[in-house]
Amino acid sequence: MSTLPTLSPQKILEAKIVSHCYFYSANSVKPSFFLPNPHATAARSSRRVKQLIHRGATGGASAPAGQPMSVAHMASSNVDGTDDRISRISSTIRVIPDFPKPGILFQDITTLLLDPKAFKDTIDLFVERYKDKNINVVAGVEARGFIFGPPIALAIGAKFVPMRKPKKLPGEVISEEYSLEYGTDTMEMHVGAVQPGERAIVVDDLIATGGTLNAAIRLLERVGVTVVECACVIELPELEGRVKLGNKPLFVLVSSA
Ligand SMILES: O=P(O)(O)OC[C@H]1O[C@H](OP(=O)(O)OP(=O)(O)O)[C@H](O)[C@@H]1O
Ligand SMILES: Nc1ncnc2[nH]cnc12
Repeated sequence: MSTLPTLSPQKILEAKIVSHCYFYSANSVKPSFFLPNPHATAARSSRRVKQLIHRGATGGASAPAGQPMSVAHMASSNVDGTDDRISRISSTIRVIPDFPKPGILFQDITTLLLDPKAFKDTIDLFVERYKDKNINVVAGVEARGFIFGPPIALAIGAKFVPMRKPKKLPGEVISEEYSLEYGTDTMEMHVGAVQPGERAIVVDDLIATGGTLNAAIRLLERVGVTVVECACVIELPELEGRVKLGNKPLFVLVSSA
């Protein structure tokens, strides 16, 4: 018998575009997350930002001590607010404390992939959103964007374009640097993979600080592609990654605020 590991404290975002207008609904949280959150009341200082990057993993979990994080985020959307696909997806995402380093609660989507219905529902929700939007390009960010992007691309009849870490793509590339918690990284895309005037979505599993998606948008826009929207399974809203996206729309399914 397979056992799904501890459920996450994530809040459910039965949403389409993540706007500034959230509303809340129920969420299921296991007792292991009825724990005090030592970061909950910290001020937002630049030092705090670094803490948050670690804590980003907590999903910004901020329940008062001893209380469950039991309120779900939802944004106004054209996903039916009672759509139980979202709560199922949320419940399959595992949170691993202190991975990859102390203080981080890692949002692990591999447990979502173990549940074929949750995985299919995840893809379906994205496909329902993008199938009639004349999208030519699904750009997926290495590595976890490679899991969700290709099935979306196939279903909507778009090409899949991998956005890779440095020195992985064999052909001529263009590159963009982006900020990480400490230092920078670089994202690359093959020259000729996309054409000016094409319409793209950028797909990843998660937005934290937004640096990764921002780099992907810059790469595509440099060559004249219109980035219609970014699409992620999970958002860590306290990290305010959406700010780095400017006015680019962001669509997420689950918010871990
Ligand atoms: O919004 P950001 O702060 O930029 O972080 C989000 C990115 O971080 C994770 O990838 P990671 O860099 O860990 O790479 P991996 O998928 O190869 O493990 C995640 O899959 C996103 O791509
Ligand atoms: N908390 C987190 N969990 C999983 N992937 C991440 N990427 C950045 N922050 C993350």
